[in-house]
Amino acid sequence: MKKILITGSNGLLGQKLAKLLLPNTEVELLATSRGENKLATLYPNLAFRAMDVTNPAQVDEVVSAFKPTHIIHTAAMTNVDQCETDREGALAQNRDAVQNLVTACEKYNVHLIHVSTDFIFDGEAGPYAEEAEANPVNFYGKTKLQAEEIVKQASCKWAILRTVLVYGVAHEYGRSNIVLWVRDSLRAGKTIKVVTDQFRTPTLAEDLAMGCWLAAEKDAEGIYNISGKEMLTPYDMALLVADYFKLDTSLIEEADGSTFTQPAKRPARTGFIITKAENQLGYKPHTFTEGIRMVAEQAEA
Ligand SMILES: NC(=O)C1=CN([C@@H]2O[C@H](COP(=O)(O)OP(=O)(O)OC[C@H]3O[C@@H](n4cnc5c(N)ncnc54)[C@H](OP(=O)(O)O)[C@@H]3O)[C@@H](O)[C@H]2O)C=CC1
Ligand SMILES: Cc1cn([C@H]2C[C@H](O)[C@@H](COP(=O)(O)OP(=O)(O)O[C@H]3O[C@@H](C)C(=O)[C@@H](O)[C@H]3O)O2)c(=O)[nH]c1=O
Repeated sequence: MKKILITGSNGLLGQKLAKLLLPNTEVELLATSRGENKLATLYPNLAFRAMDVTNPAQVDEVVSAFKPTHIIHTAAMTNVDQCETDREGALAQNRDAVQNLVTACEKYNVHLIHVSTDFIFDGEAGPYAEEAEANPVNFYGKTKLQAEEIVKQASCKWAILRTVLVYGVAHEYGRSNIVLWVRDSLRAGKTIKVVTDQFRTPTLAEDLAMGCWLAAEKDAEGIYNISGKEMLTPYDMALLVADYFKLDTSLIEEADGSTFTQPAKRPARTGFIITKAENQLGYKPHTFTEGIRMVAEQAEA
C-alpha cells in the first residue's frame, strides 16, 4: 500500500492527481492545499487537510500525522510574471516551502516527488535532456532551480519531474491555459497575437499526473522529463485549436518578441526529450490533438 500526500491539490496538476489516484486501491491518498478544499463537492470521499507548505510547523504536523510513503509536491507560485515582481513571495512559495518538505521527508523517511519546469533553462538550445545545464532567464525559473538544488541535497529518496506548458480543465480554477484561452478568444471574435518564436512540448495535465504516479509506483529516483512529445510554437498550437473547434484562424495574428512582450522574459526554445521517462517509467503522453479533444470534452461537459 502506498500512502501518497499531494501538495497543492486545488491546482491544475493537484486536481488531476486526485482524479487519478482516488479510485486506485493500491493508494491511500491525502490531498492538501492552502485554504479550503475546492474538490469537496466533486470528490466527497477525498481525504483533505489544509497545509500551507510555507508553514514548517503545519508541514511537520500533517506529515507526522499521516506518515505518507510518498509526497507529490505540486504547490508553487506558477504565475511567472507575478514571480518577477513579488520576489519575496516567489522565494517563499517556490524555494523555502521545498526546504520544509525536505526536512519532513528526511525526518519521517518519505520519498519526495518534486515537480519542476523547463523554465530553469535559458531556451537557447531546446529540446533538453535531463542532464542539460540550467540557466534560468526569469525569477520564477531561478526559484524553481534553487528548489531543485535543495531536493538534490536531501538525504531522503527523491525524484524531480520536469514539465512544460501544462494545459487542462480544472474545477473552480482561476487561470486559463493555451487551449481554452485560444478557443474562448476566437469564439468571442477577438483577435489574438500568438508568438511564433517560442518552442515548447506542451503537456496535458492528465499525462503529467500519470507521470507522477508512475514515479511513485516505481519508487523512481533522479530526474525525469515528463512532457508532451511534440515540439510546437504557441502559434502552431493556436492553429490546431482553431482547426479542432472549427474557428476563424484569421483572428490569429503572428507575433514574436518584437511585438509581444510580457513582464518576465520567457526562454525561447525549451521543450523536453522524454526518452528516459518512456523507457524507465513506461510514460506515454497523448498527442496535442488528442489533448485538445480531451479538454474539449471536459470543458463542454
Ligand atoms: N502550469 C504549467 O504550465 C507548469 C507548471 N509547472 C509546475 O507544476 C506544478 C503544478 O503546476 P500547476 O498545477 O499548473 O499549478 P497551479 O497554479 O494550478 O496550482 C498550484 C497550487 O498550489 C497551491 N499553493 C500555492 N502556494 C501554496 C502554499 N504555500 N501552500 C499550499 N498550496 C499552495 C495553489 O493554491 P491556491 O489555489 O490557493 O493559489 C494552487 O492550488 C508547479 O510546481 C509548477 O511550477 C511546471 C511547468 C509548467
Ligand atoms: C497571453 C499570451 C500568451 N502567449 C504565449 C506565450 C507562452 O508561450 C504561452 C503561454 O503563455 P503564458 O504566459 O500563459 O504561460 P507561461 O507563463 O509562459 O507558462 C509557463 O508557466 C510556468 C508555470 C512554467 O513552468 C512554464 O513551463 C510555462 O508553462 O502562450 C501568446 O503568444 N500570446 C498571448 O497573448
